[in-house]
Amino acid sequence: MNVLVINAGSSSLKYQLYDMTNETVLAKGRVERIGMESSILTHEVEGEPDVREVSEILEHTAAVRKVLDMLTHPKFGVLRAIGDIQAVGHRVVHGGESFHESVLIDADVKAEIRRLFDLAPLHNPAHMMGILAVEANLPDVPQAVVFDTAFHQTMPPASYLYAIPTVLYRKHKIRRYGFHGTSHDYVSKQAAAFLGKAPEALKIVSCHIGNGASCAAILHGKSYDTSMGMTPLEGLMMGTRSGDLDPAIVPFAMNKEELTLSEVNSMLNKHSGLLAISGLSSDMREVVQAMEEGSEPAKLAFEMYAYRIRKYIGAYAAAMNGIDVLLFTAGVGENSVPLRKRVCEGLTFLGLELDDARNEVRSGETRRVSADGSQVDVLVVPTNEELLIARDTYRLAIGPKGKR
Ligand SMILES: Nc1ncnc2c1ncn2[C@@H]1O[C@H](COP(=O)(O)OP(=O)(O)O)[C@@H](O)[C@H]1O
Ligand SMILES: CC(=O)OP(=O)(O)O
Ligand SMILES: [Mg+2]
Repeated sequence: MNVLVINAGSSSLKYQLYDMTNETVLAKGRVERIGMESSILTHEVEGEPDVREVSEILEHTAAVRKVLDMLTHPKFGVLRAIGDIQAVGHRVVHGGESFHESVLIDADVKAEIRRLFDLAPLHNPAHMMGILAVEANLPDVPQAVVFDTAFHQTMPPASYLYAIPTVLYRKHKIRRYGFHGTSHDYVSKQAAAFLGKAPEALKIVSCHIGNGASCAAILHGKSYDTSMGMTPLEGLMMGTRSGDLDPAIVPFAMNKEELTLSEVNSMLNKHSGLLAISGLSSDMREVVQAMEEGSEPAKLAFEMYAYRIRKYIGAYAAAMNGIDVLLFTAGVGENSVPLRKRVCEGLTFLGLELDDARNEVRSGETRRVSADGSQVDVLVVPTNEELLIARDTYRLAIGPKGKR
């Protein structure tokens, strides 16, 4: 029972092939620079050297074809034939208000994803290209979509509405949707299992700190609030995204700097955050290294980044009238010892105490980094969005619920 998971971006396509009988990854990889000169395919099989191929891959259909060729390659492949793929699951960032859970793809679902292009112009059109490319290459294989927004559909209106004229919500669906839901869902359940408790018994603040970053208040197993908004720009400071700012800055800067809408969008999404303040890099590893070498802008960038996370944790502890678990996940959250330390240093008023030695342990497992006497369990939980997508796809396409 093999499920292929696809995360399609505008010029890239990441994939993982799962054997769902034991939830193991048979192969994974990515195609980068689709539509540009010299596209790169990197293909990994556990225990084998990575395969890297440079060729010209002009669009997503060809990229999927290339992935299928690699998966069935006599030397590097793991499948006898593409017929051994039973289902395909896609990450879709924006599901709007229509999707509260993962669904199998049909004409209506595709139409709805298209309707949401406006709300996620960077993400949804690329996902649609991935869906159509799989359809062209594997016309008889069921496909499912798993939405970043679905987990957050439990937020109450007081969390998801903006205090602007309600006509904007009624007419244009302007509201908070939240993202990284697949990750927040997965890691919060992993955290509860690690603690031997039911998710319904816990107040969790989940910090998904990767390239994109968001915090979520997860009250009794359900998303109650989250820092990303109508788009993945709001909330925390990120690698290249500004996060929260006074909305009046947008027209003011446009006016003063004579910026167009697309320029101001690009400034806030691609030229802000860690990159802008450090003047150096959007990568936390490089910022920390520069800080340790004495760079003042890098130090300020690090401080601002940690401070924003700490403010959200405090806000969400207040939102839920308490906090039992604080968890860190994703690239920075799982790996940056100094970032976790700096965030937690200001949270002792919650009875939260980090254990420095535990915080320094590196492992790919869920682990506790708080001290034994801490009133809040602080955990590092590796995320696995692909596994959750594979599970949902398997359940919908092959399991008893959605057999075609
Ligand atoms: N050892 C590390 N220390 C600090 N930051 C790290 C480390 N490893 C990875 N990162 C950060 O993780 C980020 C990527 O996170 P990830 O969750 O993979 O993001 P995305 O899925 O959004 O691309 C990188 O930009 C990098 O800053
Ligand atoms: C929604 C989002 O920000 O995704 P990513 O972290 O993959 O950029
Ligand atoms: Mg990510």
